[in-house]
Amino acid sequence: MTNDVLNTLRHDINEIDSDLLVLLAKRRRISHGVVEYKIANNKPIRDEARELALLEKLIGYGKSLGLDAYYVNNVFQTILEDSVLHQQAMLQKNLNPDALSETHRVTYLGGQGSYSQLACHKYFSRRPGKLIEIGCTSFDEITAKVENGQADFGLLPIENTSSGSINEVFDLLQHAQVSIVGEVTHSVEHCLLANPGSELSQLTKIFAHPQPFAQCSRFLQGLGDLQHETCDSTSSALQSALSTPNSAAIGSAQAGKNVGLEVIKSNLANQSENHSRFIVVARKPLQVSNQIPTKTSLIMSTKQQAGSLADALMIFKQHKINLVKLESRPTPGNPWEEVFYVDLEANLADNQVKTALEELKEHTQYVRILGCYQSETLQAVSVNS
Ligand SMILES: C=C(O[C@@H]1C=C(C(=O)O)C=C[C@H]1O)C(=O)O
Repeated sequence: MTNDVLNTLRHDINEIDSDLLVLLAKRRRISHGVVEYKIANNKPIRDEARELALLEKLIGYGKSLGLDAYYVNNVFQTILEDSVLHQQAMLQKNLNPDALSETHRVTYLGGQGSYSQLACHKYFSRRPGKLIEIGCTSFDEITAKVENGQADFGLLPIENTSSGSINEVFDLLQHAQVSIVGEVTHSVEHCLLANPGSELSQLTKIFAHPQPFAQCSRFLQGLGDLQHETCDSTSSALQSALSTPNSAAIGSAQAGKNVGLEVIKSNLANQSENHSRFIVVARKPLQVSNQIPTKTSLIMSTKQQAGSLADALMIFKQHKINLVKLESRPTPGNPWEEVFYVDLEANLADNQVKTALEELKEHTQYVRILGCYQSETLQAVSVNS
């Protein structure tokens, strides 16, 4: 095959890809129209039966075109997730027009290329407006700037599929005067990044934030006794790697490219599916529509007697409220007393939930609602193909 033939084929592929993007943008615009119908008719945004019928039809049609079911399913699950999350964000904006203004001042950890920045871009890509990014060097700074009005929102990583819960953030939530108003999950693909021409065998030092170190512990053990230097954020790790000979940083391929570092090894995380969940905090709570899947987060401390945690949790069972997370942390100042963090699939505006939370007070010493927010961890419909 000549170069000319290759160029022609690539030109054709480019055109098809552009056409696909035009169609995807058109599909998204049309699905925005569906939100108006759902608002006017008080219908849930998500329609799983419609999604299932759509996927089955597309998989069947795909087969007739020689495209396998797995491929078609994956492509369209991504499209559906985008469509549903966009519609949910539009509904929320409609319900909270003043709180979700045209400018979003957002604090997050690190600067250019930090995983928090990528998650921030993902979250606000569905919430049109001017984004003013405020990179911070600690979780405390992130919430302090929200508390004192220098920022409208703050983004905090709360858990990761490889390293588990981020305790520092759970502890911060015990006293920060902020409300959880949203969440976003982001897939984190850790790479070893170094100055161009570097080789793995020449490295003597690795820079990273403690989280990437924890999430890539197995890979790092295999490298032997290289020096590990912890940094405030992935962005500062990248800067240190840039200026230190024979060193590397752990970060995303894109972040490395932005600052001129090359990927010398990819897929470093202990789990191949390495995702982080971030919470979005604001000074005041937002209302959440009953037309979208909702989470409520709270902290509670139970009475110091046998069975008190079980009694408290039974209330959720009795009111048919699904508990999706339970985490315990020591109470500051009372070393052997625990405070429990609970995530519920629940909307505070729901009477059943209000009653359950009233009953919970009777079985606990202390309850504080951390926030009620739109759930962005969508369960994909499953198709039998
Ligand atoms: C667009 C709609 O809303 C949601 C998104 C869908 C889509 O993008 O195709 C399908 C079903 C709903 O979960 C709809 O109900 O048709």
